[in-house]
Amino acid sequence: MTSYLRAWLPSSASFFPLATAPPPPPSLTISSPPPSDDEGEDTETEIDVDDDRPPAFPSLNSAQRISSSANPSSSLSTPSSSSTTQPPKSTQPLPNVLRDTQLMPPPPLPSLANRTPRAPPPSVSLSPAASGEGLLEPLHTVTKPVVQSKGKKSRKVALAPGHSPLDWAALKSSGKDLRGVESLARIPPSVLKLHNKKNDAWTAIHGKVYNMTAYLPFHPGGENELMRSAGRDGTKLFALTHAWVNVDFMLDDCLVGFLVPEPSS
Ligand code: HEM
Repeated sequence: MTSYLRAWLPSSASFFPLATAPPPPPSLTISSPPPSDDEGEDTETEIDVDDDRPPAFPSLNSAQRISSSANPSSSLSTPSSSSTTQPPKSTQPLPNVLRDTQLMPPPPLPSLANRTPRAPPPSVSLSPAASGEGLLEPLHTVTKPVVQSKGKKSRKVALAPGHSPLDWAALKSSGKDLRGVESLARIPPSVLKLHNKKNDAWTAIHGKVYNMTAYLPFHPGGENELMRSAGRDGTKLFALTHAWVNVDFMLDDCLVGFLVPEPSS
């Protein structure tokens, strides 16, 4: 009867898995040290062999392993087979690794003789004469000579407190009227000549007429030097003394007009 039933059922394992289950996969049983007070109660731990095995060294597909397999006496063979009781892992087909002699040779070193110098990087030039482009300098501006002639003494004077170049810049931007005229005018030399006093000093530089009265105490060369150009064209004196000074900027708020030839009667 029982044998009849067994033969009749398609698979007894699907109905009675515990009774006819296949043997478990091989596992490594390691005896753990005696349990301490605070540890669990298990005395044996089952560990998967594949998880605990150290990685092969040298690597399975490394050049060292290939060279050592060619020379069996080499010390690079896997040590695990001799030092442990684990069976040697199944031999896998080793990948084809090229030896140094089979590798492509490195490229030749570049020849210094064939090198061409790089073009200089584009840069902004402050000198329009040098490159024809870049920032334009104001008209009539000359670069200050760096080296002064030997023995030439500076003729700068000590300015009164509150009359530094910064104070002049502050006065210019204060909005105070420094011209003393309603509008710009065409000024002939005969009119310019009338403004030659310290409290009313005009001068013409590069064709522009400035009321320099307010600037007198701020002039680094002193009031007396500046007054030498009062009431007349001071372009030559100015250029002889300091052609690099930007008068267009320094006295722009003092502009009163433009120097014109004397009208013919
Ligand atoms: C009217 C417009 C003028 C302006 C805006 C002006 C401005 C200046 C400035 C900024 C300096 C200092 C330069 C520096 O630090 O290197 C200076 C110095 C000087 N200026 Fe003028 N100046 C003017 C006219 C004149 C004139 C007409 C004369 C001459 C007659 C003159 C004679 C001097 C002298 C002798 C110095 C001292 C230069 C030195 O030895 O360092 N300036 N001026």
